[in-house]
Amino acid sequence: MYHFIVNPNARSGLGKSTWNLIEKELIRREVDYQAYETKYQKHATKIARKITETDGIHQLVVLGGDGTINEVINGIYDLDKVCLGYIPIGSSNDFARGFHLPKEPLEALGYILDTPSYAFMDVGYITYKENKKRRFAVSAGIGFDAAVCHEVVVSRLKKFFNKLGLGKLAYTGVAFSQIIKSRPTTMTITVDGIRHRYENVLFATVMNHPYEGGGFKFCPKADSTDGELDVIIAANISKLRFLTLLPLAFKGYHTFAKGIYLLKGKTVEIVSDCPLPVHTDGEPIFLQRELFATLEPKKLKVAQNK
Ligand SMILES: Nc1ncnc2c1ncn2[C@@H]1O[C@H](COP(=O)(O)OP(=O)(O)OP(=O)(O)O)[C@@H](O)[C@H]1O
Repeated sequence: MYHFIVNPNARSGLGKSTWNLIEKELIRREVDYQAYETKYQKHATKIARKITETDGIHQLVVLGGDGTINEVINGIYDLDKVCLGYIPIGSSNDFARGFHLPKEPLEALGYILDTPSYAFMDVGYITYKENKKRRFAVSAGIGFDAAVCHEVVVSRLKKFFNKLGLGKLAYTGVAFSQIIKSRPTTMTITVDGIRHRYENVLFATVMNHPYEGGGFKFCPKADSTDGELDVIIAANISKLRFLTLLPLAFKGYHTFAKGIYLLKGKTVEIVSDCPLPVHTDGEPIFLQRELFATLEPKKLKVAQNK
């Protein structure tokens, strides 16, 4: 049986209408399914936990954005007892990009029901303050990129742009204001025991997939099945220069620029001189000074387009 976890609110209500379309198709095809609509923040975590704490292998399908994916993977009880399908309808969709999943919902459903090719995905997690833990599928970052996520959540811009079908523009607009406000700081970043110190850091992000922030290919070589995390650090780079690099980052052409550093490893410890916003898959975790990122020992089976 397929368990569909649906965020009706994703992309300002598009979730609900997309689900109606999907459900008609499930009925037409006589698919055995059960649907659960999220009613509030973190509800998807509770739903996923309830389904997966029972015995057996569980087929979960998420209909929502990267935020809902993040909530669901945080609820999964035993990662290797789950097979995850995804119908992307969020505004950033970086998880879907990583697996080349189609945006068209019925086509995406086809990849789950008809042609199941699976990736065995690494699942990252960070620990921070007093051993709090949060998993991530796409990325976890500290500094500018997390500040953008925080601001997008609290401002009304995303709702407004989503209504126009231009959700990504909300991130672009907020990125401009946040870059002006951001205060670069010193960070010590230790990857697999090797210590690096960077001055004037705008942000440091640990990535499982190549894309974050709605299509920025920040770590072009990130491979969510290679058992390692990729790290991008933007340091000692003027704000203006960074802004000119952002369009190049859509194609991953920013990596040769001065001030962009890429690292790779199994464990990443980040210590910032001052507290900065943190995010996992675009979901804010308020101000932190230190975080530790690594991978879960078990992988997650994900339906992909290959
Ligand atoms: N019924 C609901 N009402 C309000 N918020 C909800 C509800 N269900 C889920 N949420 C919250 O919606 C947030 C965003 O969801 P989601 O990521 O699916 O869509 P999105 O923000 O449109 O897409 P993206 O993250 O790709 O930009 C999550 O933080 C989740 O907690």
